[in-house]
Amino acid sequence: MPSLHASVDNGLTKGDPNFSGGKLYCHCSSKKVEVTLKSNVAHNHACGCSKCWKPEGALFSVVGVIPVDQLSVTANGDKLHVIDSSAAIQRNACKECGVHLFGRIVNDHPFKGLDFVHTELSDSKGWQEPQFAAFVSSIIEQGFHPKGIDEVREKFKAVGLQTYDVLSPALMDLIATYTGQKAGKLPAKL
Ligand SMILES: N[C@@H](CCC(=O)N[C@@H](CSCO)C(=O)NCC(=O)O)C(=O)O
Ligand SMILES: [Zn+2]
Ligand SMILES: [Zn+2]
Repeated sequence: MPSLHASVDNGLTKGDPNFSGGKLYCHCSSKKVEVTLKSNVAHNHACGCSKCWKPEGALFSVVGVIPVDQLSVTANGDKLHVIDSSAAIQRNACKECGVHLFGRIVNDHPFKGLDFVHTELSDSKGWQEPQFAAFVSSIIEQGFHPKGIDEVREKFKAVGLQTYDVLSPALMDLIATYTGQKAGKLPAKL
């Protein structure tokens, strides 16, 4: 079976609950874009969607979130560009190597205030391990043969990760709560 992601294939490495962040670097050999994170990430997950950055050879991205005020671009930010400004998550990628350094939500959205980041771009150890696998069926849209999808789901389960075809129930509930409140179907304060 092809690699799901290097941080999943051979089992998960548990994160350190006291870990307090580190630096992310793009893949350029010189003048690397550097992003500094001042805390650990949350809701780290494997994502099969077509928009999240995946390392070479991996079927899935691994992506987590961090509050915007915990993230800063600390070197070579001039190499960043937004790859799709119409997407909900504006992914800032290195123009040279293509790696996504952070994805920011600028429009009204339930996750506004959070940035999406890939902790594998860091040399530090202690980042939260993936918590679930999201958008699993989306890999089929990108050319993965549907007959192999059961094996993919089994592999995730074998390392202890639940699989979903959207986000996890907890995150979908957050999105639904936000939508219900916006529509006036739920009180603003719950
Ligand atoms: N089947 C589509 C799904 C794309 C999608 O909706 N992705 C989610 C998850 S990204 C990280 O968890 C999303 O919220 N996207 C918003 C955005 O990317 O701006 C596909 O595969 O493309
Ligand atoms: Zn680069
Ligand atoms: Zn995604």
